[in-house]
Order: sequence, then structure tokens, then C-alpha cells
Amino acid sequence: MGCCDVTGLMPLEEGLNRLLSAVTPGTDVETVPLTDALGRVTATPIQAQAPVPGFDNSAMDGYAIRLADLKNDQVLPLQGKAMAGQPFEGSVEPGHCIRIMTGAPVPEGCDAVVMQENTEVLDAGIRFLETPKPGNNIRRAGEDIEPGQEVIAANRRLKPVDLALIASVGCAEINVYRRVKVGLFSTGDEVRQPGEALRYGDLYDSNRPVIRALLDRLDVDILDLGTIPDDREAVRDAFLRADVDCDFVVTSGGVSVGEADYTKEILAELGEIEFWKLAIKPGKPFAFGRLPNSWFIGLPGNPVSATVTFHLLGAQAIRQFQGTGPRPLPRLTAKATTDLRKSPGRMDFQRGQWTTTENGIEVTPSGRGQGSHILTSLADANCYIALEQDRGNVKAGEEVTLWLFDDLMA
Ligand SMILES: Nc1nc2c(c(=O)[nH]1)N[C@H]1C(S)=C(S)[C@@H](COP(=O)(O)OP(=O)(O)OC[C@H]3O[C@@H](n4cnc5c(N)ncnc54)[C@H](O)[C@@H]3O)O[C@H]1N2
Ligand code: MOO
Repeated sequence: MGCCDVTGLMPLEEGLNRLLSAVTPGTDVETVPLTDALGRVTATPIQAQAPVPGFDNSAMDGYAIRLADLKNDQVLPLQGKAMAGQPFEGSVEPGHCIRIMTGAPVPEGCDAVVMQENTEVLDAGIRFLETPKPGNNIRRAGEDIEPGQEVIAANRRLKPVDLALIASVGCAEINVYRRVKVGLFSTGDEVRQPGEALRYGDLYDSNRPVIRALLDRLDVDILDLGTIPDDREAVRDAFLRADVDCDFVVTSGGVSVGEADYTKEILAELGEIEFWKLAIKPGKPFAFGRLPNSWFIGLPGNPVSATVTFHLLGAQAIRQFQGTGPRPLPRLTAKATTDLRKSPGRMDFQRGQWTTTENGIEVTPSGRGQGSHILTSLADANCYIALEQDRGNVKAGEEVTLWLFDDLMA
């Protein structure tokens, strides 16, 4: 197939659908303490046993009163004190008020709290400078969460504030799915590690650092097998090693049609290719398949292609296995500020910077070019300019669809 031959390429949507229906969520569950739960995916829902707040309490430092007691002079003698953690005990005598602090239980019978700033301390008691409405400054029991309420659903990736919510209902341990294990390696005789000297024709392995970092953000365990030379046996060994221990094997390079492109060949030998070659640019030679024990994600060697295909496809496959399901990127319509070159046949994911201007939302291509070796185009971007498969060149001012970068890429 020549570089411009687009026959037999699978549209992105079809590839993604096939990948998502092939990957079934993992089922192994473990229990972790709340402190270790960030980024994990819940296996069971979490329900509140008791209301939150657990009791009617004061929203302000001030005085708790019975509204009916406020007479013309608005002065009530002070009877006692309610502090957070030290409730007022006993019953409030008619015509009295209680000093109360934020978070302290509102004494029974009191139906409003007046903040300190709206009162005056006299020898005879407290003068109220306002007449509050019933319930003023009282936070009701169960206002946030009712008993029995589901506060966290199953199959949710826990974010920082979820941990607060879970703590607020007193839950100390959480059932989560086992962490996904991902084996990772780059291939290529020319691929060196940063810090090493380059021979003529070599380049540095930029794929592994970015894919590792993206995997970290997906909260997986990584088995990093490094860079494997273009040697059939070495690539085969790396595949077998990763497959034994992992749920996914992610590689970069060797999926094209070159003479040392063994990745695809070995996948066909050890497992099964589900699909290879998508109608997208960059990333045409993306491969997805099944190994004896794991799923295979074969990223193209070009750095932009590897990163974009991992973002659009690989990460979705991992989320599917993790149980959260895929997370589509949000989309926006914008005006292109410049002409964009585009050949019909593949869907383009050009890299761009979108901004809101007085003319609406505009997008400008990022980097010094859109080649799949131009990493700066991706580093300077905050979105993809997603140009439909059949679309041709775009003129400045035309509308284009943006796929916005999510927190994985931002
Ligand atoms: N005859 C054809 N040639 C190519 C086609 C095609 O359809 N027909 N597709 C092109 C496209 S598109 C891509 S993308 C690449 C994908 O090739 P491979 O996945 O086989 O990758 P390599 O050939 O090993 O490398 C491509 C390119 O990327 C550099 N590379 C590889 N690994 C890394 C790494 N870890 N970090 C940084 N850069 C890396 C490598 O040196 C090459 O320059 O194939 C096209 N060819
Ligand atoms: O489609 Mo390749 O992944 O552009 O360089």
C-alpha cells in the first residue's frame, strides 16, 4: 500500500467500536483503604448509613434562639454555650439564648441562629439587631446526604473530592477493581535512551516517556521492558514476557510494512490481529489484537502518531477494561484562522490551539508543521482539529470541529 492509498482503511469510529466491544471489563476486586483509593475504580457502590450533616448545626458563630422569644427590646439573657464537639446539654429555658459556634449542634427548641456581628453584648444579655427568619443559619441534618443514599456509584474512577465524600459518610475501606497491568516496550535498532550518545541515524526514545506518563495518569501498573532491537526473537521474547504478566501489551514501532517491522508479524503468530490500519492521520498503522493472556495495542513509531493513537484508542481500551468505560473528548465548533491542508480519505487529527476571541472560538494549527514527527505540534496544542474523512483543504474562516484535550493530555 502506498502512502496515499486509503483503500481498506477502517474508519476511526468502527475501529473504536470494535476495540470497545472486544475488551471486557476486568472482574478482580480488592479492598483498599480510603487513603490509597485515588484514581482507583469502584467495584461496588458506596451508600451512606447515616445522614450528613448528622444533626442540625450552626452555620455561624453567634447565638441560637427561639424566634418566639424575641420581644420588643430584642434582649435575651445568655444561658449556656454550644461548641463544635461539645453540645449544649439540657433544655433551653424560655426567653434565653445560647452562645453557639459554627458546627455545634443547635440546641433542641432553637429555630434560628443569629450571627455574632448582628448582636450586641449587654450586661443583661444579648441584644439582637436583626429579626431572623425561621431556620436562619441552621444547616439541617441530611441536607447534603440522606441515609441510604448512594454517594458513589460503582465503576467510578475516584477523584480527589470523591475521597472527601466517602470520608464524610465514614467509609474507611473501598472495594475497587484490581489495578490494570500494562507491559510497555519500544522497538527499533535506531532508538536510543536519553543520556546515551547517538550514532548517525539514531534518535532518542520519546515514545516510552510519553506513553508511560499517560499510563500513569490512567492509574495502571506498568511493566516497562525498555527498548527492544529490531530482532525477531528479541521482539517475540518481549511479547511473551509482557503477555504472561499483563492485561495489555503496548508497543511502539514496527507496525508498518518495513523490512524490520516485526511487531505485527509476531502478533499474528502468537495471537490474533483484530484490526490494523485505520483511516486516520496521524496513526494509520495502529494495530489492535489479542495475545494469549492480554490485549495488544500496537502504536505506530512516529511520536505524534504513537501519542495521538494512544490517546484516542489505547486509553479508551484501558478505561474499558478498568470498568469506567470510554470517555469521549468534548467537542467544539471553531473557525480556522488559517488555511489547512487536508486530503480526503483519512480523518485528520491536526493539532491546534483554540482560544475565545471577540469573533467567537478560533483555532490555529500548533507547532512548525503537522508531520507525525513534529512533536512540538502536540506539545503546543490544546485540541485536535478533527477534519472529517472525506473533507479536503480547509480555507481560513471555515468552521471545523475541535476535539478538546482532556486531563490525560493537558
Ligand atoms: N510503505 C509504507 N511506509 C510507511 C507507511 C505505510 O503505510 N506504507 N506508514 C507510515 C506511517 S503513517 C507511520 S506512522 C510509520 C509507522 O511505522 P512503524 O510503526 O513501523 O514505526 P517505525 O518504522 O519503527 O518508525 C517510524 C518512525 O518513528 C521513529 N520511532 C520509532 N520508535 C520511536 C521511539 N520510541 N521514539 C521516537 N521515535 C521513534 C522511527 O525512527 C521512524 O522515524 O510508518 C510509515 N511508513
Ligand atoms: O499516520 Mo503516520 O501515523 O502519520 O505518520
